[in-house]
Amino acid sequence: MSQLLDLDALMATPLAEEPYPWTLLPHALRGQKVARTLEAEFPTRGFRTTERRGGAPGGKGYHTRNLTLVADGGAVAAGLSHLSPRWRELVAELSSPAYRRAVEELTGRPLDGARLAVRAVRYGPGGWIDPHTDRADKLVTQTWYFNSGWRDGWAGSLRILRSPDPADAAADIIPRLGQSVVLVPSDRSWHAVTPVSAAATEERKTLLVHFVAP
Ligand SMILES: O=C(O)CCC(=O)C(=O)O
Ligand SMILES: [Fe+2]
Repeated sequence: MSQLLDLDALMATPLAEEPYPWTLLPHALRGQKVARTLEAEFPTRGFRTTERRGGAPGGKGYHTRNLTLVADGGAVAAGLSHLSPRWRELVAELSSPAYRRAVEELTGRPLDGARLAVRAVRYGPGGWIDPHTDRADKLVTQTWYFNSGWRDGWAGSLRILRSPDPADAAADIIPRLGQSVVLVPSDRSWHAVTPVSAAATEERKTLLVHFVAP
């Protein structure tokens, strides 16, 4: 049984159909104590800075710091070495058949043979991701957020978009502790992360999971 992920909440949540299949889980972790521990132990070391300017319309620009934990379905030892025991447990739960089944149940997408990818991401002031749909080989994407003290004025929202236009927002999700978003990538699944404000006194902390087509 999952001790950290609330798989019942995952399976009980309906998927929205507009502007594409996605959902917000307000409480995706098993209780406040678990959430607080994972927040306090969010990894701090081993991150690599990734930056690219958006060029053509719809091109993906971003500035984030990434720590890869699972790639191509396999644990990445160098990444895991930076994790607390509780965070290693979380990665083990994400790698479990029970989690995969829960995501299949929620999305209706078969994930047989799909390769798991997991990474922790930190966004400092000015960190952002331009509108994009996620690569075509991604079957399902899930994100979790780890900032209990995030303020609305710091921006850094995950913006669910109706089109590639960054202002065409269907929803803005504040990266507050315990919240999680599931989306089903397609050629319509536009989303972005709005630039974190210079006033932010903490980094935006995200965990990102993809199931990638076999
Ligand atoms: O950090 C987030 O909220 C989403 C990140 C994202 O969309 C991506 O890395 O593809
Ligand atoms: Fe994305």
